[in-house]
Amino acid sequence: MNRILVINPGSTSTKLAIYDDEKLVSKDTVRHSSEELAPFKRMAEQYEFRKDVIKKFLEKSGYPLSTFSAIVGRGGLLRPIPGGVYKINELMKEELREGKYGEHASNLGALIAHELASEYNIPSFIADPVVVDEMEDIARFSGHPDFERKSIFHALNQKAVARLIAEKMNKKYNEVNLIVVHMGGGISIGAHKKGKVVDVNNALDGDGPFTPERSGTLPMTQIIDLVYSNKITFDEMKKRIKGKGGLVAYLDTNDALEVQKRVESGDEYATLIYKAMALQISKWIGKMATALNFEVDGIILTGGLAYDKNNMIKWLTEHTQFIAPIYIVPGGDEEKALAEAALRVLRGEETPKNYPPMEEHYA
Ligand SMILES: Nc1ncnc2c1ncn2[C@@H]1O[C@H](COP(=O)(O)OP(=O)(O)OP(=O)(O)O)[C@@H](O)[C@H]1O
Ligand SMILES: CCCC(=O)O
Repeated sequence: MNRILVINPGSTSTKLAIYDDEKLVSKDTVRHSSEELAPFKRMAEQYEFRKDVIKKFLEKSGYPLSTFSAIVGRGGLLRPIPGGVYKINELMKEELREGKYGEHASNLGALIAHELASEYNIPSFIADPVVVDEMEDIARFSGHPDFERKSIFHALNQKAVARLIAEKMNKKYNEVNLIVVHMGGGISIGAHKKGKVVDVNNALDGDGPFTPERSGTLPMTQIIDLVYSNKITFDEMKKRIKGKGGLVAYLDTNDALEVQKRVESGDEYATLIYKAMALQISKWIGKMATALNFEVDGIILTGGLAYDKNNMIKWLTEHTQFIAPIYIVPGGDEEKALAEAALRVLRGEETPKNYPPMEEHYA
């Protein structure tokens, strides 16, 4: 029997799971409010805070670390790489610790997984990190040669739910065209064309709809004017895009459950904002339908916000149901996908890749 610890740090939560082979034996989602995360200026500063959350989970679940066969963490911001399972190595850790390719909670997944695994000399991996890059070249153009569009998205969950729904359609993932909409603290909308994510918004860096804690795409000239006015520091501006944008900026909370309560209590402003978010997400679904020439077999709504049937799902359905059938996978399946990835390696069914992979395109 292989026992796997899964560590999935998200922007507003830490999700943890223990699997004995395919069997889920323990899981928890610890939510982190914007106030709780506010004191941390850099992601690396959250290391001890998130590690404590994991240690408490292990204590509560009663499985000593010495009984695990492997630890798998959600992979963070690395260089653009193909999908798959990667061994955690020193270079990867260094880049994640420094935030060389950017700051995101998932940077901590590999770092913590490796530290805990080293104590007991067990292997540690990441799988399908947020930098999986399968974009078609035509989708990389931004509008100016100095700026390139980047593929940074919820690759792990997008691919896991896309495979799940393809299976439900009795098809293989590489036989269908799907639009996957992951709605968490960040929101990514990917065009999956026959098994490859050929276009997607950069969910981290001010590209896409606004989200519980991010601004998404903002009016460019207004940003330039603000930045050159000297009324805002570099860090404040970055925070407006990620951390203090979206619902946090408009409604002072990153918690969509709280927003739902306000909507249901008749708060008109909260309703308008939440509906505006649904409209922006829908417009991105339309964009990705265009990237797929409107040959779309299904639209998959997933992530925490996909639990909200009465509002978010209803509004997204109203805007986009004419494009393709809609499938809902609330929350998603990231922990299962990570555990399965580690199991494939432990069973010798997949060879973990070294980081960085050798392919010239990704070096
Ligand atoms: N049952 C629910 N109904 C409505 N909204 C929910 C529900 N559960 C969680 N959410 C909301 O979903 C959002 C978080 O989603 P999720 O847990 O997928 O994000 P995350 O893992 O923290 O971040 P990310 O997915 O961007 O890495 C929060 O705004 C949360 O309030
Ligand atoms: C970039 C994918 C992860 C996130 O948006 O939080």
